[in-house]
Amino acid sequence: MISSDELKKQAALAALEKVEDGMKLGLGSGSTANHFIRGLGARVRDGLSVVGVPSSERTATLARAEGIPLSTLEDLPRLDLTIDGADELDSRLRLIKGGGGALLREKIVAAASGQMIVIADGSKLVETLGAFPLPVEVNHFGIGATTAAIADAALRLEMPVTLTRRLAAHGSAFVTDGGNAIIDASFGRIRDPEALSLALAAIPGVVEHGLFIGLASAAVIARPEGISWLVA
Ligand SMILES: O=C[C@H](O)[C@H](O)[C@H](O)COP(=O)(O)O
Repeated sequence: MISSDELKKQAALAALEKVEDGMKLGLGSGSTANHFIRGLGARVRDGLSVVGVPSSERTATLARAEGIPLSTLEDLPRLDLTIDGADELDSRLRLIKGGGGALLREKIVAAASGQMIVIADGSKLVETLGAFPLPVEVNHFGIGATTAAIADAALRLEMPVTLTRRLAAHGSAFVTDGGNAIIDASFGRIRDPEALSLALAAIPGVVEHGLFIGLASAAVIARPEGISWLVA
């Protein structure tokens, strides 16, 4: 029996083969992206020349420990390729991300990249997005009003919704790298991710949400039977 962590590693290593010398890379966040970063570190130590822009403080720490040269979007506003995990993806390469709270920087990094490859074990590929609650990053100011506005948007879209403010492991409010809060929004099956994306983005107080639409160019999915690629 292959563990889901082993499958994540297989997906990460398959994507690593797409990395070429000289590339400017966006480095994703999460356990699957960590496998990629460790694999990339090994290749850098073997002489590969790349520079990475990390999408979270945790990723930056791991990438530094792996000896991967790092930069920022201020110095490198255009990247060649981002490799990142996802909490869910569908066959049209629409994603839910942000389970680890890194969605804002991940989306900025992905949008600055010519290509984004999603790496995932087979359990992440779903027919309809929404079993995984959608992370919505919100400013602390007016969080009650912002939460009510998210509920109103769901009502207008005729979607049920349960909103939960994310807590950190020790019970205090979760705070993102950008200093914001996360509201996890369970909408049930998201039949129209584009409409939901637009509705959430229009709410003052919503800094970003975890629907990534039109950003991924390919996904590598690892299942016990083998690796498969989805291409946009
Ligand atoms: O904020 C976290 C990121 O969006 C992750 O890429 C996502 O949660 C997937 O994480 P994992 O690879 O650990 O399943």
